[in-house]
Amino acid sequence: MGTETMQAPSTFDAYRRLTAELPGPDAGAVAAAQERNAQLTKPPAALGRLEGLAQWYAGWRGTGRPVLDRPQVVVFAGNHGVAARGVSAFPPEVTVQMVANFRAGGAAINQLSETFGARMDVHALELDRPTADFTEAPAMSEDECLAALATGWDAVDPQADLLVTGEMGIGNTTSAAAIANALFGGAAADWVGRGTGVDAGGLDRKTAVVEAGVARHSGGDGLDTLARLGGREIAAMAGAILRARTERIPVLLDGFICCAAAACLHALRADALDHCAAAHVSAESAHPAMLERLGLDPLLSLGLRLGEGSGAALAIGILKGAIACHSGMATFAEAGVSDG
Ligand SMILES: Cc1cc2ncn([C@H]3O[C@H](COP(=O)(O)O)[C@@H](O)[C@H]3O)c2cc1C
Ligand SMILES: O=C(O)c1cccnc1
Repeated sequence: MGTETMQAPSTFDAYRRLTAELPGPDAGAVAAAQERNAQLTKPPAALGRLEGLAQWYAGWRGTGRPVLDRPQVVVFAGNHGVAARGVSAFPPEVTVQMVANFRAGGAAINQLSETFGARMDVHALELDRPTADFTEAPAMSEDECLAALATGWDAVDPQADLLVTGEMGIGNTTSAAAIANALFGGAAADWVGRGTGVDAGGLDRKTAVVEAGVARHSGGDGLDTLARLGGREIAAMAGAILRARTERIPVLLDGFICCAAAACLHALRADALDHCAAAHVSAESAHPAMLERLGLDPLLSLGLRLGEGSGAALAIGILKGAIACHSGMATFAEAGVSDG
């Protein structure tokens, strides 16, 4: 999209129109990357999934020999009305406390961003104004959801060459489960998990909250579901993921909550996440099912259940490795190696 900054859409319908006209990958760059890959000094397919990853990245960046040196991690924070229902093992004030921790450099995502050379930004979304309890009312009005989407949209650096969206919001695995249940069906119990580590009673309360929310807010498309059952940080992630697509910036998706945000876009258009790769499968019990519904095969399985963008930040290392091999290795001809 050049250097001009694209404004965030200002209505749900404008988002729907934008989603209908998303750019795709550059087929010529994919073909060039495939051709290059076939000449590199290794047995065919010996770099396994790294090869496809590099070609995917090449397609979105529009060059057969890409570099990855400006990754951006953005962490969005929001508070949830349903947190008052005893659905988390931690109190809601942890959200604002963790934002301070992010800003002071003390969280896991700070360490991982630094380790993998990513710029890290933090956006707190109206933490003193939690969303409405979605068992009683839509979590957000359309205008509130649009404001959160725009925060995400504007947070993306158009010069970045990779985006990771992370989140912090006590209660947000309940919101993510409700989104998944509304979009994918099944029973509430299929989509709830332990989050920060709730006990059996907490899990029962979570299930009941998701059941009530989904019963109240059935129908509608991905954007309606995002507003009614989501949270500000979840909407911001959706806005950022969509903006990245318009800028042809590839995205590494994090855990269950990040994927719930992505699922709202997927519901609008089945190929809306073609510029995204699933970084990992988290220990949240419904994350495997969510990934399957999104048609995504995670790169890592490390038992993480943190969020913040942590699993996706780790996968920056995998992607950097894939691209370094693809773009930096010698060809058989260059190295004078016999190509069998
Ligand atoms: C200290 C702390 C740091 C975190 N960083 C991410 N989360 C994660 O846990 C929360 C979701 O779990 P639930 O739905 O059970 O509240 C989110 O904030 C998520 O990012 C954290 C949670 C805590 C307690
Ligand atoms: O899957 C995740 O990202 C996750 C799981 C539990 C708690 N926070 C995040």
